Amino acid sequence: MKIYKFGGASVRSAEGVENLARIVAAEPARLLVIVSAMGKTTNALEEVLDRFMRNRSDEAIERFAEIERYHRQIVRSLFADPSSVEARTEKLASEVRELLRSETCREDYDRWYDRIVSYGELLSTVIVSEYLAAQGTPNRWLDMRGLFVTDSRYREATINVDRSARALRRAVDAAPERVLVGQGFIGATPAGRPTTLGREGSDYSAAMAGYLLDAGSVTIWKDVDGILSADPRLFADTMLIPELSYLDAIELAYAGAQVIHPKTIKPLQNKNIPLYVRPFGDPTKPGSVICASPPVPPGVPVRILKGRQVLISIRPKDFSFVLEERLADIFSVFGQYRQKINLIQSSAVNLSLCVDDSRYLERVVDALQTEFRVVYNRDMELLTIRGYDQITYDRYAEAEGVFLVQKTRRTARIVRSASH
Ligand SMILES: Nc1ncnc2c1ncn2[C@@H]1O[C@H](COP(=O)(O)OP(=O)(O)O)[C@@H](O)[C@H]1O
Ligand SMILES: N[C@@H](CC(=O)OP(=O)(O)O)C(=O)O
Repeated sequence: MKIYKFGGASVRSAEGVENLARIVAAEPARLLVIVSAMGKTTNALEEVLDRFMRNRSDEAIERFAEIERYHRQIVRSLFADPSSVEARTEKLASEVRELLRSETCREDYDRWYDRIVSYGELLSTVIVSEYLAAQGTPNRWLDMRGLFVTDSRYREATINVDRSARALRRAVDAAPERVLVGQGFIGATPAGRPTTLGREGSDYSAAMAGYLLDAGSVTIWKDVDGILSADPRLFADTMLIPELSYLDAIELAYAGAQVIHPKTIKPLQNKNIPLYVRPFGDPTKPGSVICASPPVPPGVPVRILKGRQVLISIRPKDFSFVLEERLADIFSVFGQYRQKINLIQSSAVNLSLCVDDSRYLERVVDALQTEFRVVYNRDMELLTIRGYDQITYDRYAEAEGVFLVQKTRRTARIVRSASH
């Protein structure tokens, strides 16, 4: 059994879905295909949700109609006779419209988020599954809301390994088809309430499916040649890294390399399952493999730039040295508001934290301000250089606009102004 994952960029157009179908048809092994929402549908659904939560149902429905049009246009280019697939997508769309019209309490943002935003993946997988069938690849559409059993931490749910393993194995064994198609990013609580696994969580879905099914490998198909030494959208001079250890991959992903979701690697490492990152546009190219074996680091410095950062500086109001005694309190405030911390640096009377700019930041600062003096700089970015050499280090650490530098033997991390 192999797992293939296709992200939003890979299925953003009819050509993308055709390409997916060719790749799937060329693979002889039993295959679970995990698919994300098409293109930027998740962002668009977040916009719908935003209107809905502000009691603007009509605007929410209008926005959703744009999402429907986008999918319809892909369907019409893919199918000579779209009646069967349109019946299924229309059923999903009418469920969303019904939710958007409902007069029930709109208070629990995270729960509503999961209810509504999960439809992006439901729509994409229905289209992919129907198209594969139309192209002569019989397949089974799986509703991952019944197969990834999660806790009820909406928007950031955790998969229950034992229950999901049983459910997924049963579904896979019951299906005679070689190919199965399921959604990335979504699951449900034991009571059947939809959950999502965190933005960009489809890579994680694929990894967990690989883990739960003891897959031979997991392949994520991307719009790049594989794992590169930096994001080609941000840096001009990038190189392919053909092999990477699990550890290096975790560090890269955690530092913010968008190419893999940080939660993806651990499950695969635990069962020694190789992860291939391959170019969707050219399946003849080998891409990169992440596995246990490569003992040597990539050989080139890998740069990861994480934008939308805030540098926070926290001091006790009474100027005592006892910050360390208060660390647990400080971090629990961040935990409470799900505020991710990307870098920590402390001195006698000061704690500096680099965190994602989020909608909860002001609340975190308010909560801390009763006991600490808190100052912060927005519009920062965090540059991580894994496997730095002196030239690369000097180029970035000695540049203008740098606020903080942190160095270990293999990794340099630089917090700098985004408008440096
Ligand atoms: N080190 C890196 N190597 C390759 N791509 C990277 C790297 N860092 C960031 N990226 C970016 O990740 C993108 C692919 O991830 P993403 O857009 O999330 O794909 P998908 O929607 O298929 O999951 C690439 O287009 C590239 O711009
Ligand atoms: N659709 C979800 C999940 C995901 O992983 O998408 P992608 O594979 O396109 O990054 C999101 O955009 O967050």
